[in-house]
Amino acid sequence: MVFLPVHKSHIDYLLITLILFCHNIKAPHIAAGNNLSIPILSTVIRKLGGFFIRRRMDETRDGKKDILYRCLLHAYTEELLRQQQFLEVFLEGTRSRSGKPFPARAGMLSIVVDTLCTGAIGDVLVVPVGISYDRIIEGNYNSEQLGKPKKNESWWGIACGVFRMLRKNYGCVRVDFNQPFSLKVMNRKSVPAFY
Ligand SMILES: CCCCCCCCCCCCCCCC(=O)SCCNC(=O)CCNC(=O)[C@H](O)C(C)(C)COP(=O)(O)OP(=O)(O)OC[C@H]1O[C@@H](n2cnc3c(N)ncnc32)[C@H](O)[C@@H]1OP(=O)(O)O
Ligand SMILES: O=P(O)(O)OC[C@H](O)CO
Repeated sequence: MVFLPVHKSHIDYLLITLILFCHNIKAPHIAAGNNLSIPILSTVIRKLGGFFIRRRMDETRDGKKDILYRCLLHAYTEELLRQQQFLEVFLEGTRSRSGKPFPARAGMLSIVVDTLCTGAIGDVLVVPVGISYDRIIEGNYNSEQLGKPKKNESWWGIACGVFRMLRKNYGCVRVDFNQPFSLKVMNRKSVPAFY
């Protein structure tokens, strides 16, 4: 299964894993941006199912494709799927600053589709996940929307977030796990007949 949640808050991935755990569903492996690779936290994230990926496929200075990284990411993702591990990918690749979903970035999803098309796996069930908060713990992103640079994740930021969460009532959150659909069936329908 591949969970495709919307991304509004750092609480998203905590909630999804917690809900699945509470329903005796194995926790997914989550594609985490390497901006979260903070000392100690990165070890906790890995132990809780996260694996770090770059925020962009190619970080080479000369603008060339980083074939090695692409192959490694592809091989790692394919192995997870072969082992029938669950995957969780935030297609937007970032938290929505306006509440509206960002356009999807399909790199990870293209690896899942390639893995299916090459026959390495029989099928993949895709589970879109909707998440709606009364209020998100991050408050608002006004400063970033006014052009101020984002503050990088840090232990201090995490501590402030936890302190905010304990001090205020952020209302309710609704998590909708949509009907899983077969990627194989969808592929068959979407690939033109003459293929
Ligand atoms: C309470 C107890 C519970 C505790 C529980 C704790 C859990 C503890 C875990 C923490 C977990 C944190 C998780 C946080 C959440 C994030 O960190 S979200 C941020 C990280 N995730 C993502 O970014 C996923 C979405 N992004 C992607 O998939 C992006 O594609 C990538 C992989 C980052 C690459 O981005 P990019 O460099 O912009 O490249 P992009 O143009 O998207 O595509 C790259 C390649 O993909 C392929 N591709 C792209 N689009 C297409 C397409 N439409 N068709 C075919 N091929 C395509 C192409 O090969 C393309 O290469 P080119 O042909 O352009 O050369
Ligand atoms: O781009 P950001 O600041 O929303 O960061 C996304 C993180 O990788 C995890 O939510």
